[in-house]
Amino acid sequence: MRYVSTRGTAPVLTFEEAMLTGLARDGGLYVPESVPAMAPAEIAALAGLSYEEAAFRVMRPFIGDAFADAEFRAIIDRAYAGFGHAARAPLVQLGPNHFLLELFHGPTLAFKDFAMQLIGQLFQAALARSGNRVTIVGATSGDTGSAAIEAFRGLPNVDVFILFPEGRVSEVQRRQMTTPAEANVHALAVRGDFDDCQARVKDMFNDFAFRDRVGLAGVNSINWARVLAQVVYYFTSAVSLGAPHRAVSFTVPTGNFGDIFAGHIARRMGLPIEKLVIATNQNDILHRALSTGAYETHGVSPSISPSMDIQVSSNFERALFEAYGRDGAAVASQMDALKEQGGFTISQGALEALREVFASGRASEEETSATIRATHQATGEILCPHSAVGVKVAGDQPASATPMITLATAHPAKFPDAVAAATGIRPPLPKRMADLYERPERVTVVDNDLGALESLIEERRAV
Ligand SMILES: Cc1ncc(COP(=O)(O)O)c(C=O)c1O
Ligand SMILES: N[C@@H](CCOP(=O)(O)O)C(=O)O
Repeated sequence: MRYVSTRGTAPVLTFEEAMLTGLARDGGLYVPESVPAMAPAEIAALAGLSYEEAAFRVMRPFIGDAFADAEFRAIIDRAYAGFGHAARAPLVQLGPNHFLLELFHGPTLAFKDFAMQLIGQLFQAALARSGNRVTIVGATSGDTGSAAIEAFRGLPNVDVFILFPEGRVSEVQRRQMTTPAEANVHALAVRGDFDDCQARVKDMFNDFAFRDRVGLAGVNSINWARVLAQVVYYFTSAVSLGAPHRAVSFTVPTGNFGDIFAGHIARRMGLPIEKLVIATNQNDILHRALSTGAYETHGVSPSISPSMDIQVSSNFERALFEAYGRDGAAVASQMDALKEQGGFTISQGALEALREVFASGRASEEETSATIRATHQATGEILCPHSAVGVKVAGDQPASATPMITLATAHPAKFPDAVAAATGIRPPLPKRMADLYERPERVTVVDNDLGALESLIEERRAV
């Protein structure tokens, strides 16, 4: 299995190389050269398997010879051992034909743990083999950062620097990043928004001298392995509702487009997905882009679903690459326009291709809050605001006999203020992190400045 860049000019890599490389050297994102198919019988055979065994079967074709089967199985087992639910990704019923896929039973209470726990193990195995040391730099709107710090804290051969927008993550998210005491993890509060943080991370990857000096690696969904790990729960949930004999639809709370792109890959592998619905909050660039063809950044506006406060949606580039018939030059020119003019117009052909595979909708702040309240009243389920955006948009879709699965991407206790405002209930943190509010914090506030960030990282990383 080989991986190519969405901008067409970076070296073609193996799975392990793509995982350790992060951003391609032409500024693009790595995608598989071709997507392996799973036959209907292979999909049907996933029924009744453990999450771990299903994960092995779904991901195995993508990793080539990077890991032997026994090693890969052991890695997967270790990755999910710390989850607080035996099913790992349980499905609960919200209505006659509407299901919620709870993805928040991992160590940091968000869907990011599914990929990050796995990547932590994969990096550890690969670095132990090579003896190399890497510096991981990641951008977060709250959940990627805490999941990455949890997965990599204390690991040998890795320093981790997480950039988060100062004052724009929830208190639980911030504390999950600032309270781990391990010397190899560093939480950096950037004076800016998430788009600034993500842009500086990409700038660091494009500064080849810095990149090579520190051995830069990425754990954002820049990293293909992140997307791959997220493909698995589309299969397990769809199969539990009757796939491949019955099609299902998914609604996905979306920001950086990694999670829904994983759903798209599941469909390309053969999973019968009828609709894949992008659900955005008021930062609705993706919904606007699909509706009008104009991908235009309007600046991030803070919301009660802060992890989705994103305008420059990194993985949309992967979808564009496909929509433009894998024309790297076309993607590169659109990405240049985004950087220089803050937007671009999607060609009519590419727009039609995107509309064939994705639907979209948005939820306002009031609609999000009302959905948390109404869902709680009707079902007893307490949604986090991101999941509520999904449930609202799923409810806006035309009636269909196909079951709809909405992804519940975070635990409500990560966003207690928004939940309490909607329901009057302050969801408690699970017992294992009940003292989070008492633990001492360690954070460095930094300007949104590439030079300042690079100097700080060079100074702090262990050599
Ligand atoms: C809780 C939560 N929901 C939804 C999203 C959006 O996911 P994606 O960025 O993969 O579109 C994020 C951030 O990524 C998140 O943290
Ligand atoms: N919502 C994310 C934003 C980063 O997304 P990623 O999937 O590219 O890591 C977060 O919680 O940080």
